[in-house]
Amino acid sequence: MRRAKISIIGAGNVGATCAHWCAAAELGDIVLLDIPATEDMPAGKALDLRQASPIMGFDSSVIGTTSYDDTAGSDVIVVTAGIPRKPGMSRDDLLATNAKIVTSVGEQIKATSPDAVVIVVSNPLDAMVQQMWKVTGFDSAKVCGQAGVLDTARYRTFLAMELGVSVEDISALLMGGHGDTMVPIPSCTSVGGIPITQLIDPARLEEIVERTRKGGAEIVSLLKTGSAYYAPAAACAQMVEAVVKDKKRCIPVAALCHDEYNVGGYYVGVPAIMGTGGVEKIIELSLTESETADFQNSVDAVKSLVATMDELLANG
Ligand SMILES: NC(=O)c1ccc[n+]([C@@H]2O[C@H](COP(=O)([O-])OP(=O)(O)OC[C@H]3O[C@@H](n4cnc5c(N)ncnc54)[C@H](O)[C@@H]3O)[C@@H](O)[C@H]2O)c1
Ligand SMILES: O=C(O)C[C@H](O)C(=O)O
Repeated sequence: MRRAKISIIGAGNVGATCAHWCAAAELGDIVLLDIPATEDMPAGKALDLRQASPIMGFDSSVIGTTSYDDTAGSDVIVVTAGIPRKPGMSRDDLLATNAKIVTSVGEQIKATSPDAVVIVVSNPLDAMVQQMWKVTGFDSAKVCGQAGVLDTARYRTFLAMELGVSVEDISALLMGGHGDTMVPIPSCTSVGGIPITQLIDPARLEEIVERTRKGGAEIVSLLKTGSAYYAPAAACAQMVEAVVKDKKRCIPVAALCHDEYNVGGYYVGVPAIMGTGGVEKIIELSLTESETADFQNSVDAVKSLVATMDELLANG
């Protein structure tokens, strides 16, 4: 049986770090691709990573390239191509540049890896994954976005820091778009099975949620030259693992929702089962009145961004 073929488009901070996590976990053979203008950079990073294999004990092959021919027939593709934000910018400020990049990447993926599960990471996430789905024309189950695993990991980290407990004992769910409007679901957040509302008072919980919502900006303001990559890349690797090992992970994913939650044909963060087929099932929870209103608000923000993107792309 052959190993899974995992291609990562964009060999920058998130892409190269994702290659690192995937190789170390021996999830498959990895192809790291960047634009020709970066010359031999992807080959250099790939060779460097491969030379870590005798020390770390993995047999995954890692190659770097600027040609989509090397990615042909991929089982999973992680798309990290695009510019990151800098202090003072919002993710939405990346829309015009990254929509064009994601469009060109999608065209290449469609031509070379028609059966791949595509995990989009480029920002603004929900609009970029919508565009990837439109350009590839793939079954929507095969095109999804990474944001919720990262946002939930941040939330779990902050809750563990607050309570002085293991992160492993915290289970949590955030829904909606990857942005300031993300929606916490307290009824799905617990510590060792104990509802979070019994451990933290509502005002303090709201402060932790607010820090989570602004989690990306907090890292940007510390790094100053770009945005987070260790945790985002680990989140992508978890989704890759779900596909290549058919794990049936129940995780928050940016998935195309039609009737689900009355979204009406947009990508937005929802709990889903992820396996070899990609997003195999979207889970519909019954939300409270205020959660429904907050989720709708988040969906409206995504819809308006997609409309702006479509207008920008139509006008060249
Ligand atoms: N969804 C999330 O949770 C999440 C988390 C972190 C970062 N991001 C986003 O991921 C993207 C990448 O972030 P980063 O920190 O790795 O940036 P980076 O600048 O380090 O790397 C981006 C890479 O993409 C490459 N690239 C540009 N155009 C390309 C194209 N057409 N084809 C192939 N490669 C191309 C660049 O040359 C660069 O090497 C950004 O848009 C960022 O906002 C999203
Ligand atoms: O904040 C960013 O711009 C990158 C990413 O979306 C994140 O949440 O870290």
